[in-house]
Amino acid sequence: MLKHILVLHTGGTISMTENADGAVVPSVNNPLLGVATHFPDVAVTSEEAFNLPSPHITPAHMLQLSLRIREAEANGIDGVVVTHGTDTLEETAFFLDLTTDAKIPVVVTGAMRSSNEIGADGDYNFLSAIRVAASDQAGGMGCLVVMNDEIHSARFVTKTHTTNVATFRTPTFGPIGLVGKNGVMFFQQLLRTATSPIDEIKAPVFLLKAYAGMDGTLFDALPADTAGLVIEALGAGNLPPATLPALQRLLDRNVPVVLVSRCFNGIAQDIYDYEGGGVGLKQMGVIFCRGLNGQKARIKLIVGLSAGKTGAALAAYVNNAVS
Ligand SMILES: NC(=O)C[C@H](N)C(=O)O
Repeated sequence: MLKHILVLHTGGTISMTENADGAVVPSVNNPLLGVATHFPDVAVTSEEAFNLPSPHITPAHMLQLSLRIREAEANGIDGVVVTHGTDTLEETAFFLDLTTDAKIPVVVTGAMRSSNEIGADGDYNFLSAIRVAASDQAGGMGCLVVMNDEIHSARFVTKTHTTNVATFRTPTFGPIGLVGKNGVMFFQQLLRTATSPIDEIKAPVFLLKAYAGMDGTLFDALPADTAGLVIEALGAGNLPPATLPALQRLLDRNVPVVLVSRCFNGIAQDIYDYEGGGVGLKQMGVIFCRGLNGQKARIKLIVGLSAGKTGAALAAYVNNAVS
């Protein structure tokens, strides 16, 4: 059966070119529009949503993509591919995971080398993403990230290397499938979470990283309209004691504060009962977010706030990576 796949291009290295000086620059004409998609059972429709380096992408752009995907599914499209810069790809992919209740496959891909560089990975990743989006098995699995022959869940995948083509990894859990010569293979499935199809963005939500000797200066510098804060805490979920008075001031202002670990692997938990330890932080009202990295927890807090969640409902939504 013929599958209709919608491709939404947003920019990034996958659609950039290297100039005569060796610098990588956005292209006037997206080279991906010229890539032949020779799959006999796939019809591709392409739209250039944006042509932006991914550091220019904001939650407002992510919302625009989410709304377009919801509209496309309602109009009978069979799968969606989003091409994106890799720097913030995991944030857009996770935003789409949280906000589209798609039964159809939604696949995000990018590249580490621009279109005219030796060993360019863009066309290959793009065609792999189309194969996954056209696969019968890929629907209803949440947003997927396809890069370098691997299929990752948007929830836990992260960019791990500045330049290597094998940059996208899923710490703790690993990829959920592979793209092979003979087809698409899935090996595991994540528990699905409830989605929040939001129509507006509540901001600003900030992200701070804890470090040895940190005090409350940065917490006190947050503006009066701060809607939320995510802290990448130390180890299992602890903070330096000198941050505590400023943290309390934020909580007294009813700013939701979410805690994750700055560690690459593992989950933040309230284990330590010393000054600044997780036990005391939880008692202060800090929300522990299990399993997400800082940038993903920030996206989740934005989506939760934008869906109108507050108090215990917001904490329950952000706290659990699987429900
Ligand atoms: N590989 C890439 O796509 C990186 C680029 N700076 C971007 O995110 O737009």
